[in-house]
Amino acid sequence: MQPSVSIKDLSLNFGSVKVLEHLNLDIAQGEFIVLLGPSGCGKSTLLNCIAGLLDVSDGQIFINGKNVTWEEPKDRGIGMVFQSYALYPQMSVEKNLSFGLRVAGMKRAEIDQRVKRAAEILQIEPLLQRKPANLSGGQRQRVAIGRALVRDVDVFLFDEPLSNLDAKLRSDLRVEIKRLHARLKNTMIYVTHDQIEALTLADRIAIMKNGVIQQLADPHTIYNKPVNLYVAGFIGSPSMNFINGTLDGEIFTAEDGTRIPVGAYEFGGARTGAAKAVLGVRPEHIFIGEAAEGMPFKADAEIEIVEPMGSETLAWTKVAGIPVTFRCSSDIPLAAGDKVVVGFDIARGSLFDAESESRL
Ligand SMILES: Nc1ncnc2c1ncn2[C@@H]1O[C@H](COP(=O)(O)OP(=O)(O)OP(=O)(O)O)[C@@H](O)[C@H]1O
Repeated sequence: MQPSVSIKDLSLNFGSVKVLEHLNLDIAQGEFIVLLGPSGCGKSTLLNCIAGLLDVSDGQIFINGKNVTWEEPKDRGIGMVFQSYALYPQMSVEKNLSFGLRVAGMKRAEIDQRVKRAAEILQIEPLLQRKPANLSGGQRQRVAIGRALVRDVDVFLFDEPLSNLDAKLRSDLRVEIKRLHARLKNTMIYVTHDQIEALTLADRIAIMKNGVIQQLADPHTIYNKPVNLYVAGFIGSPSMNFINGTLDGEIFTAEDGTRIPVGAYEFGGARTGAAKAVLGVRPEHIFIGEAAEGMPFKADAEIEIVEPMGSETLAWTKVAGIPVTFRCSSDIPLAAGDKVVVGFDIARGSLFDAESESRL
Protein backbone atom coordinates (compact mmCIF):
# COMPACT_ATOMS: atom_id res chain seq x y z
CA MET A 1 0.00 0.00 0.00
CA GLN A 2 1.34 3.44 -0.81
CA PRO A 3 2.24 5.62 2.17
CA SER A 4 -0.28 8.21 3.30
CA VAL A 5 2.44 10.83 3.62
CA SER A 6 5.91 10.50 2.17
CA ILE A 7 8.68 13.00 2.83
CA LYS A 8 11.67 12.70 0.56
CA ASP A 9 15.01 14.33 1.21
CA LEU A 10 13.39 17.41 2.71
CA SER A 11 15.55 20.37 3.62
CA LEU A 12 14.48 23.71 4.98
CA ASN A 13 16.69 26.70 5.70
CA PHE A 14 15.79 30.02 7.21
CA GLY A 15 18.54 32.11 5.55
CA SER A 16 21.78 30.46 6.60
CA VAL A 17 20.12 28.46 9.42
CA LYS A 18 19.55 24.86 8.38
CA VAL A 19 16.49 23.67 10.32
CA LEU A 20 15.79 20.42 8.42
CA GLU A 21 18.41 18.57 6.38
CA HIS A 22 17.68 15.68 3.99
CA LEU A 23 14.85 14.37 6.12
CA ASN A 24 13.03 11.21 5.00
CA LEU A 25 9.84 9.85 6.54
CA ASP A 26 7.12 7.50 5.28
CA ILE A 27 3.83 7.47 7.17
CA ALA A 28 1.42 4.59 6.58
CA GLN A 29 -2.31 4.97 5.87
CA GLY A 30 -4.14 5.48 9.17
CA GLU A 31 -0.97 5.72 11.20
CA PHE A 32 -0.68 7.98 14.26
CA ILE A 33 2.81 9.50 14.15
CA VAL A 34 4.10 11.73 16.92
CA LEU A 35 6.97 14.13 16.24
CA LEU A 36 8.66 14.51 19.62
CA GLY A 37 11.59 16.66 20.66
CA PRO A 38 12.72 19.64 22.71
CA SER A 39 11.92 23.21 21.79
CA GLY A 40 13.69 24.28 18.61
CA CYS A 41 14.36 20.79 17.21
CA GLY A 42 12.31 21.53 14.08
CA LYS A 43 9.16 19.51 14.68
CA SER A 44 6.74 22.39 14.05
CA THR A 45 8.77 23.36 11.00
CA LEU A 46 8.36 19.84 9.62
CA LEU A 47 4.62 19.88 10.32
CA ASN A 48 4.27 23.30 8.66
CA CYS A 49 6.10 21.99 5.58
CA ILE A 50 3.62 19.10 5.34
CA ALA A 51 0.75 21.57 5.79
CA GLY A 52 2.11 23.84 3.08
CA LEU A 53 2.54 26.80 5.42
CA LEU A 54 6.27 26.95 4.69
CA ASP A 55 8.09 26.69 1.35
CA VAL A 56 10.67 23.93 1.46
CA SER A 57 14.26 24.61 0.36
CA ASP A 58 14.73 21.18 -1.20
CA GLY A 59 13.04 17.78 -1.41
CA GLN A 60 9.45 16.63 -1.92
CA ILE A 61 6.29 15.87 -0.01
CA PHE A 62 3.75 13.33 -1.26
CA ILE A 63 0.26 12.86 0.16
CA ASN A 64 -1.52 9.72 -1.06
CA GLY A 65 1.02 9.39 -3.83
CA LYS A 66 0.50 12.93 -5.17
CA ASN A 67 3.40 15.36 -5.14
CA VAL A 68 2.02 18.29 -3.12
CA THR A 69 5.33 20.07 -2.50
CA TRP A 70 4.10 23.23 -4.20
CA GLU A 71 0.34 22.86 -3.65
CA GLU A 72 -1.66 25.35 -1.60
CA PRO A 73 -2.52 24.17 1.94
CA LYS A 74 -6.23 23.95 1.04
CA ASP A 75 -5.51 21.58 -1.85
CA ARG A 76 -3.49 19.05 0.16
CA GLY A 77 -6.32 17.14 1.84
CA ILE A 78 -5.10 18.04 5.32
CA GLY A 79 -6.77 19.52 8.39
CA MET A 80 -4.72 21.32 11.00
CA VAL A 81 -5.31 21.88 14.73
CA PHE A 82 -3.07 24.39 16.47
CA GLN A 83 -2.11 25.07 20.06
CA SER A 84 -4.08 28.33 20.02
CA TYR A 85 -7.61 27.51 19.00
CA ALA A 86 -7.97 30.59 16.78
CA LEU A 87 -11.78 30.51 16.76
CA TYR A 88 -13.80 33.44 15.40
CA PRO A 89 -14.96 35.15 18.62
CA GLN A 90 -18.09 36.75 17.13
CA MET A 91 -19.41 33.50 15.66
CA SER A 92 -21.27 30.69 17.40
CA VAL A 93 -19.68 27.25 17.63
CA GLU A 94 -21.92 26.11 14.80
CA LYS A 95 -20.81 29.02 12.58
CA ASN A 96 -17.18 28.40 13.51
CA LEU A 97 -17.54 24.81 12.39
CA SER A 98 -19.34 25.61 9.15
CA PHE A 99 -17.45 28.76 8.13
CA GLY A 100 -14.83 27.11 5.90
CA LEU A 101 -17.46 24.97 4.18
CA ARG A 102 -19.71 27.97 3.51
CA VAL A 103 -16.79 29.91 2.03
CA ALA A 104 -16.03 26.91 -0.18
CA GLY A 105 -19.63 27.08 -1.45
CA MET A 106 -20.82 23.75 -0.11
CA LYS A 107 -24.56 23.02 -0.14
CA ARG A 108 -26.48 23.81 3.04
CA ALA A 109 -27.71 20.25 3.62
CA GLU A 110 -24.20 18.81 3.30
CA ILE A 111 -22.82 21.44 5.69
CA ASP A 112 -25.52 20.70 8.27
CA GLN A 113 -24.84 17.01 8.07
CA ARG A 114 -21.09 17.41 8.51
CA VAL A 115 -21.45 19.84 11.44
CA LYS A 116 -23.91 17.47 13.09
CA ARG A 117 -21.57 14.51 12.71
CA ALA A 118 -18.52 16.42 14.03
CA ALA A 119 -20.52 17.77 16.98
CA GLU A 120 -21.71 14.29 17.81
CA ILE A 121 -18.24 12.74 17.57
CA LEU A 122 -16.74 15.45 19.78
CA GLN A 123 -19.76 15.63 22.09
CA ILE A 124 -20.23 19.36 21.65
CA GLU A 125 -23.84 19.28 20.45
CA PRO A 126 -25.14 21.24 23.47
CA LEU A 127 -22.59 23.99 22.77
CA LEU A 128 -23.43 24.72 19.13
CA GLN A 129 -25.17 28.05 19.77
CA ARG A 130 -22.57 29.38 22.23
CA LYS A 131 -19.82 31.89 21.44
CA PRO A 132 -16.18 30.85 22.06
CA ALA A 133 -15.90 33.28 25.02
CA ASN A 134 -18.47 31.14 26.84
CA LEU A 135 -16.53 27.89 26.45
CA SER A 136 -13.83 26.32 28.60
CA GLY A 137 -10.35 25.76 27.15
CA GLY A 138 -11.07 22.09 26.59
CA GLN A 139 -14.36 22.86 24.83
CA ARG A 140 -12.65 25.43 22.59
CA GLN A 141 -9.99 22.92 21.62
CA ARG A 142 -12.74 20.43 20.78
CA VAL A 143 -14.32 23.00 18.47
CA ALA A 144 -10.91 23.58 16.87
CA ILE A 145 -10.64 19.83 16.24
CA GLY A 146 -14.20 19.92 14.90
CA ARG A 147 -13.19 22.48 12.30
CA ALA A 148 -10.64 20.04 10.93
CA LEU A 149 -13.16 17.21 11.20
CA VAL A 150 -15.90 18.80 9.08
CA ARG A 151 -13.51 19.20 6.18
CA ASP A 152 -13.38 15.43 5.77
CA VAL A 153 -9.64 15.36 5.17
CA ASP A 154 -7.27 12.42 4.73
CA VAL A 155 -4.59 13.62 7.11
CA PHE A 156 -4.90 15.48 10.41
CA LEU A 157 -2.00 17.61 11.62
CA PHE A 158 -1.87 18.59 15.29
CA ASP A 159 0.60 21.18 16.60
CA GLU A 160 0.77 20.84 20.39
CA PRO A 161 -3.04 20.97 20.65
CA LEU A 162 -3.13 20.32 24.39
CA SER A 163 -0.33 22.51 25.67
CA ASN A 164 -2.59 25.42 26.70
CA LEU A 165 -4.78 23.21 28.88
CA ASP A 166 -4.39 22.32 32.54
CA ALA A 167 -3.13 18.85 33.54
CA LYS A 168 -6.53 17.22 34.13
CA LEU A 169 -8.01 18.49 30.86
CA ARG A 170 -4.89 17.48 28.97
CA SER A 171 -5.22 13.87 30.02
CA ASP A 172 -8.98 13.86 29.33
CA LEU A 173 -8.56 15.30 25.85
CA ARG A 174 -5.60 13.01 25.17
CA VAL A 175 -7.90 10.03 25.61
CA GLU A 176 -10.48 11.71 23.37
CA ILE A 177 -7.94 12.20 20.60
CA LYS A 178 -7.01 8.54 20.91
CA ARG A 179 -10.69 7.58 20.71
CA LEU A 180 -11.12 9.89 17.71
CA HIS A 181 -8.27 8.16 15.91
CA ALA A 182 -9.67 4.71 16.72
CA ARG A 183 -13.02 5.78 15.26
CA LEU A 184 -11.91 7.76 12.19
CA LYS A 185 -8.74 5.80 11.36
CA ASN A 186 -7.28 8.79 9.52
CA THR A 187 -3.57 9.41 9.32
CA MET A 188 -2.59 11.73 12.16
CA ILE A 189 0.67 13.63 12.61
CA TYR A 190 1.00 15.12 16.04
CA VAL A 191 3.71 17.47 17.33
CA THR A 192 4.50 17.62 21.03
CA HIS A 193 7.34 17.97 23.50
CA ASP A 194 5.36 15.94 26.04
CA GLN A 195 6.67 12.37 26.21
CA ILE A 196 3.54 11.05 27.92
CA GLU A 197 1.41 12.29 25.00
CA ALA A 198 3.87 10.67 22.60
CA LEU A 199 3.99 7.33 24.40
CA THR A 200 0.23 7.11 24.90
CA LEU A 201 -0.95 8.27 21.47
CA ALA A 202 1.59 7.16 18.90
CA ASP A 203 1.73 4.10 16.69
CA ARG A 204 5.25 5.32 16.00
CA ILE A 205 7.26 8.15 17.54
CA ALA A 206 9.86 10.15 15.61
CA ILE A 207 12.30 11.60 18.14
CA MET A 208 13.99 14.69 16.72
CA LYS A 209 17.11 16.61 17.64
CA ASN A 210 18.52 19.53 15.65
CA GLY A 211 16.27 18.78 12.68
CA VAL A 212 17.30 15.12 12.46
CA ILE A 213 15.11 12.14 13.32
CA GLN A 214 17.12 10.18 15.89
CA GLN A 215 14.80 7.18 16.15
CA LEU A 216 11.53 6.25 14.47
CA ALA A 217 9.84 3.32 16.20
CA ASP A 218 6.86 2.20 18.24
CA PRO A 219 6.70 3.50 21.83
CA HIS A 220 7.75 0.17 23.35
CA THR A 221 10.92 0.00 21.25
CA ILE A 222 11.75 3.66 21.86
CA TYR A 223 11.42 3.16 25.61
CA ASN A 224 13.15 -0.20 25.89
CA LYS A 225 15.70 -0.10 23.10
CA PRO A 226 16.72 3.53 22.61
CA VAL A 227 19.18 3.77 19.73
CA ASN A 228 21.42 6.32 21.37
CA LEU A 229 22.16 8.21 24.58
CA TYR A 230 20.04 11.16 23.49
CA VAL A 231 16.85 9.12 23.04
CA ALA A 232 17.57 7.15 26.23
CA GLY A 233 17.85 10.35 28.27
CA PHE A 234 14.93 12.11 26.61
CA ILE A 235 12.32 9.41 27.20
CA GLY A 236 11.45 8.34 30.74
CA SER A 237 10.73 10.26 33.90
CA PRO A 238 12.67 10.14 36.12
CA SER A 239 15.38 9.71 33.57
CA MET A 240 17.38 6.54 32.94
CA ASN A 241 20.39 6.22 35.29
CA PHE A 242 23.68 6.47 33.42
CA ILE A 243 26.97 5.05 34.69
CA ASN A 244 30.19 5.86 32.82
CA GLY A 245 32.90 3.24 32.60
CA THR A 246 34.77 0.78 30.45
CA LEU A 247 33.36 -2.28 28.75
CA ASP A 248 35.56 -5.33 28.24
CA GLY A 249 33.78 -8.47 27.05
CA GLU A 250 31.08 -9.24 29.61
CA ILE A 251 32.39 -6.95 32.34
CA PHE A 252 31.55 -3.28 32.65
CA THR A 253 33.84 -1.42 35.05
CA ALA A 254 32.46 1.82 36.44
CA GLU A 255 34.77 4.82 36.92
CA ASP A 256 35.08 4.07 40.65
CA GLY A 257 36.24 0.49 39.90
CA THR A 258 32.90 -1.27 40.57
CA ARG A 259 32.66 -4.34 38.33
CA ILE A 260 29.24 -4.97 36.80
CA PRO A 261 28.72 -8.23 34.86
CA VAL A 262 26.71 -7.52 31.72
CA GLY A 263 26.58 -11.06 30.25
CA ALA A 264 22.77 -10.97 30.51
CA TYR A 265 22.63 -7.97 28.13
CA GLU A 266 21.65 -8.69 24.55
CA PHE A 267 24.16 -6.92 22.34
CA GLY A 268 22.91 -5.63 19.01
CA GLY A 269 26.30 -5.89 17.33
CA ALA A 270 29.77 -7.27 17.92
CA ARG A 271 31.40 -6.87 21.33
CA THR A 272 34.65 -4.97 21.17
CA GLY A 273 37.73 -5.08 23.39
CA ALA A 274 38.04 -2.63 26.29
CA ALA A 275 36.31 0.60 25.29
CA LYS A 276 34.67 3.51 27.02
CA ALA A 277 30.96 2.88 27.44
CA VAL A 278 27.87 4.04 29.31
CA LEU A 279 25.56 1.67 31.14
CA GLY A 280 21.93 2.83 31.34
CA VAL A 281 19.39 1.37 33.78
CA ARG A 282 15.82 2.62 34.15
CA PRO A 283 14.57 3.36 37.69
CA GLU A 284 12.04 0.50 37.48
CA HIS A 285 14.74 -2.00 36.57
CA ILE A 286 16.52 -1.58 39.89
CA PHE A 287 15.19 -3.76 42.71
CA ILE A 288 15.74 -3.95 46.44
CA GLY A 289 15.44 -6.66 49.07
CA GLU A 290 14.29 -10.10 47.94
CA ALA A 291 13.55 -8.93 44.41
CA ALA A 292 17.24 -7.97 44.08
CA GLU A 293 18.40 -11.50 44.93
CA GLY A 294 18.51 -13.06 41.47
CA MET A 295 19.93 -10.00 39.72
CA PRO A 296 23.26 -10.25 37.88
CA PHE A 297 24.60 -7.22 39.76
CA LYS A 298 24.01 -6.39 43.41
CA ALA A 299 25.43 -3.69 45.63
CA ASP A 300 25.01 -2.39 49.17
CA ALA A 301 23.47 1.06 49.20
CA GLU A 302 22.10 3.65 51.58
CA ILE A 303 18.81 5.43 50.86
CA GLU A 304 19.33 9.21 50.70
CA ILE A 305 15.89 10.57 49.85
CA VAL A 306 12.47 8.97 49.52
CA GLU A 307 9.63 10.48 47.48
CA PRO A 308 6.27 8.78 48.04
CA MET A 309 4.18 9.16 44.86
CA GLY A 310 1.02 7.33 45.91
CA SER A 311 1.10 3.97 44.17
CA GLU A 312 4.89 3.90 44.06
CA THR A 313 7.91 5.40 45.74
CA LEU A 314 10.92 7.03 44.12
CA ALA A 315 14.14 6.67 46.05
CA TRP A 316 17.59 8.16 45.62
CA THR A 317 20.75 6.31 46.55
CA LYS A 318 24.35 5.93 45.37
CA VAL A 319 25.72 3.00 43.40
CA ALA A 320 29.24 2.83 41.92
CA GLY A 321 29.86 6.25 43.41
CA ILE A 322 27.10 8.03 41.50
CA PRO A 323 23.52 9.08 42.34
CA VAL A 324 20.96 6.52 41.22
CA THR A 325 17.15 6.69 41.28
CA PHE A 326 14.87 3.70 41.53
CA ARG A 327 11.15 3.03 41.79
CA CYS A 328 9.47 0.55 44.06
CA SER A 329 5.98 -0.23 45.28
CA SER A 330 4.75 2.09 48.03
CA ASP A 331 3.96 -1.07 50.04
CA ILE A 332 7.68 -1.46 50.72
CA PRO A 333 8.56 0.62 53.80
CA LEU A 334 11.55 2.78 52.94
CA ALA A 335 13.14 5.74 54.72
CA ALA A 336 16.18 7.93 54.33
CA GLY A 337 19.18 6.28 56.01
CA ASP A 338 17.98 2.69 55.37
CA LYS A 339 20.68 0.27 54.32
CA VAL A 340 19.51 -1.87 51.39
CA VAL A 341 20.81 -4.24 48.75
CA VAL A 342 20.02 -3.01 45.23
CA GLY A 343 20.05 -5.27 42.19
CA PHE A 344 20.24 -4.19 38.54
CA ASP A 345 18.24 -6.09 35.93
CA ILE A 346 21.03 -5.86 33.36
CA ALA A 347 19.05 -7.73 30.68
CA ARG A 348 16.64 -4.79 30.53
CA GLY A 349 19.39 -2.17 30.66
CA SER A 350 21.08 -0.35 27.78
CA LEU A 351 24.74 -0.08 26.84
CA PHE A 352 26.12 2.73 24.71
CA ASP A 353 29.47 3.42 23.09
CA ALA A 354 30.74 6.53 24.91
CA GLU A 355 32.32 7.92 21.72
CA SER A 356 29.54 7.50 19.17
CA GLU A 357 26.78 7.46 21.84
CA SER A 358 25.12 4.63 19.87
CA ARG A 359 23.50 1.58 21.42
CA LEU A 360 25.77 -1.46 21.61
N1 LIG B 1 10.93 32.23 10.53
C1 LIG B 1 12.07 31.78 11.07
N2 LIG B 1 13.26 32.38 10.82
C2 LIG B 1 14.41 31.89 11.34
N3 LIG B 1 14.49 30.82 12.14
C3 LIG B 1 13.36 30.19 12.44
C4 LIG B 1 12.08 30.62 11.93
N4 LIG B 1 11.13 29.78 12.40
C5 LIG B 1 11.78 28.87 13.16
N5 LIG B 1 13.10 29.11 13.19
C6 LIG B 1 14.12 28.31 13.89
O1 LIG B 1 14.00 26.98 13.44
C7 LIG B 1 14.27 26.06 14.50
C8 LIG B 1 13.15 25.05 14.60
O2 LIG B 1 11.95 25.70 15.02
P1 LIG B 1 10.61 24.90 15.27
O3 LIG B 1 9.55 25.88 15.63
O4 LIG B 1 10.35 23.98 14.16
O5 LIG B 1 10.99 24.04 16.54
P2 LIG B 1 10.06 23.18 17.46
O6 LIG B 1 10.80 21.92 17.66
O7 LIG B 1 8.70 23.06 16.90
O8 LIG B 1 10.04 23.99 18.80
P3 LIG B 1 8.81 24.50 19.69
O9 LIG B 1 8.35 23.30 20.45
O10 LIG B 1 9.46 25.53 20.56
O11 LIG B 1 7.80 25.06 18.74
C9 LIG B 1 14.48 26.92 15.74
O12 LIG B 1 15.86 27.02 15.98
C10 LIG B 1 13.89 28.25 15.37
O13 LIG B 1 14.52 29.29 16.05
